[in-house]
Amino acid sequence: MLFHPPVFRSIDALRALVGTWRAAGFTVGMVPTMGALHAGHVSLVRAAKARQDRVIATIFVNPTQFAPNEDFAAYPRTEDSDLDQLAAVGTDAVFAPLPDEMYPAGHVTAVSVEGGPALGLESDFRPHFFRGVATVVSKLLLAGMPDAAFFGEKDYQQLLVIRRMVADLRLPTDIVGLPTVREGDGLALSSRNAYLSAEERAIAPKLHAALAEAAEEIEVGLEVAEVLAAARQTLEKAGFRPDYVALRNAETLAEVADAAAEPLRLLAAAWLGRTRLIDNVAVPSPGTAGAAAAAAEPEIAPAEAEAAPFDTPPADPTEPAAAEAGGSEQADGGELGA
Ligand SMILES: Nc1ncnc2c1ncn2[C@@H]1O[C@H](COP(=O)(O)OP(=O)(O)OP(=O)(O)O)[C@@H](O)[C@H]1O
Ligand SMILES: CC(C)(CO)[C@@H](O)C(=O)[O-]
Ligand code: BAL
Repeated sequence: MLFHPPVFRSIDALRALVGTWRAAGFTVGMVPTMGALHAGHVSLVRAAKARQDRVIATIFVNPTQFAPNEDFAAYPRTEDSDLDQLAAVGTDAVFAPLPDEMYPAGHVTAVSVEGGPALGLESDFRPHFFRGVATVVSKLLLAGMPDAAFFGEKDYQQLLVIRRMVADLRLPTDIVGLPTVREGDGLALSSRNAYLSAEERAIAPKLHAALAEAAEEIEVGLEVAEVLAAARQTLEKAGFRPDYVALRNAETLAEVADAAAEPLRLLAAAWLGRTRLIDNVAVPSPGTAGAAAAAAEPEIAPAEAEAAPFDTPPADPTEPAAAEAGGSEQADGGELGA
């Protein structure tokens, strides 16, 4: 059994530790999480370890990003297994505060990202969400003052909101986005997958499949509104209740004015029973080389089409996300740079 990394419950103790690292000249990375860790989280820690001398993982189920009707109480809390997984990838320290440490009695301060990437999508369905995320992430970054913090593209809008917040507050931390790690059948790893029944788990990969299919259709130039409507219908037929299926500018998350001229991201959130799943994929712009090749070869046999990979894997198998995604898991290609 591996020794667990030291667990810090107070900001003062964490700051003292980081102070000793700074005095020794080490760079510091941070991986914020809500625990219930899986290979997606572990891929972030690996990436952080590859880039920084010392890495702090944080575990905190942040009450302010849950609405009263959401799953704060039910959210899985698995600290022992989390520490095992963090030990296995050489995490140097864990910050796992109690709520009072992050939200002292009488607290009245919050960080709110009012527009830009926070507009629409998740905000339409979880209006409280980004205020809670921005508040807790700014507190975590101020507690650890890392050189870089690592987030998953699975929560794509969250990643862009955090990047905007860090730029606006001029916090001295690079925000690094890393590819989504998926099960072999395409389902994005998520702590909330634990809520799925066996029947729902069998349906769940259809969210990614619908997005991947819609992305291909947009890439070859089909009408975007029709593609999105068809994707929504496919999801409903499979048993989902979609909150949204939307094409957005991949850098700003603004509505797309000209699909051929903008970087594109396709994002969706959908309920399966009592579980809300989110996912997203990159969409190569219509008219790119890939689109032209696909258009020139319309008669791909269905079996081949079905056997196609979910997304291009990272070219370099030694890339941390790809290495972590060994076994039946795989990571989407591409890193959203710092
Ligand atoms: N499949 C994944 N691949 C890569 N990163 C991921 C994956 N799932 C979560 N992350 C990232 O891990 C960090 C912590 O996320 P969090 O603890 O909320 O896990 P989660 O699995 O997304 O949980 P939830 O089910 O609540 O959405 C975030 O930056 C998130 O984007
Ligand atoms: C970024 C985060 C740790 C803030 O609580 C959370 O939203 C998450 O786990 O994605
Ligand atoms: N992974 C995002 C955290 C949340 O949904 O609350």
